[in-house]
Amino acid sequence: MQNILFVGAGSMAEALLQGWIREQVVKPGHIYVTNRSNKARLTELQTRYGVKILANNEKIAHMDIIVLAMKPKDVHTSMEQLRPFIANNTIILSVLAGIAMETIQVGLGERPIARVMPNTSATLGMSASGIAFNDVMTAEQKAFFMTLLNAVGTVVEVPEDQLHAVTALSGSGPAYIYYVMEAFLAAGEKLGVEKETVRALMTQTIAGSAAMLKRFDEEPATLRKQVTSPGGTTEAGIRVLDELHVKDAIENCVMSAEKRSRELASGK
Ligand SMILES: NC(=O)C1=CN([C@@H]2O[C@H](COP(=O)(O)OP(=O)(O)OC[C@H]3O[C@@H](n4cnc5c(N)ncnc54)[C@H](OP(=O)(O)O)[C@@H]3O)[C@@H](O)[C@H]2O)C=CC1
Ligand SMILES: O=C(O)[C@@H]1CCC=N1
Repeated sequence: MQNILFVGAGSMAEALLQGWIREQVVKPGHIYVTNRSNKARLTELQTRYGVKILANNEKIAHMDIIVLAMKPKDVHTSMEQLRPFIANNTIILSVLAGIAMETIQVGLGERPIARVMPNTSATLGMSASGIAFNDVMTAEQKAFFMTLLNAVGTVVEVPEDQLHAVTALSGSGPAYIYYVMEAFLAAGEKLGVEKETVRALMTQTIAGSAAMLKRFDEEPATLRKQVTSPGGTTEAGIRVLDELHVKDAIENCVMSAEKRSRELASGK
């Protein structure tokens, strides 16, 4: 089995490694974690999942796969730290928003690189991930990465440039849905409904709507029409969303996130 090192032991690293362990695609004893300074976090992951803490930099040479899972601003420092130790045949899996495979190749030398954009729902095996591979990745290596990402949800291969859009849509997407949920909770409070009641009703409503979209090959607008009785409550609600240009706001939100991903690529 392959040895996998997570460089960066934050929320994305935890979401992925716990999914891989749960789905038994990687054994905990083959997963190593390291970060910049937070040793307590490494011990926490070790205790929780049975993964190993990288004992010293010499061990880096024994890794088959290195997952870059630090913040994009920290990648250059991290690559400088890895460079003296990394073996020629080590493969890179990057989860960094915005950072091009070309940048990683410059930092760590030519080698197979996969760049993935998962989301935090990987924790429950429900990530929506986009993935791109560089030219030197073999079909067998690609298949292995597809297995890893399928273990934590669904994965779609896209051209690398589209990962900016994937980041803006499904990478950041959970935050948009949580934002909407915050608004439902605030509205529920104003209407005097218990927070837990609103939470129970609206989480099921979001899950049910997503399931309907997945199950039926209908446009969202068609499914929306089925809810909207003429002269009824939904129509009254949607009228306000239209008056406030909420569709434009969401479109602009995604465009802005995509732009930010491109900025991260250029080091801004
Ligand atoms: N969170 C999300 O929803 C998603 C995040 N991503 C991407 O995942 C990456 C990680 O995000 P997230 O998990 O949220 O970040 P976190 O802030 O939770 O974790 C970042 C980790 O990187 C470590 N780190 C920083 N510098 C170094 C270094 N030089 N060497 C080793 N480790 C280092 C930090 O260590 P320490 O704590 O010791 O400083 C910390 O453990 C980002 O690039 C992001 O773009 C992708 C998809 C979704
Ligand atoms: O906000 C970010 O930059 C990262 C990438 C996608 C989700 N979180």
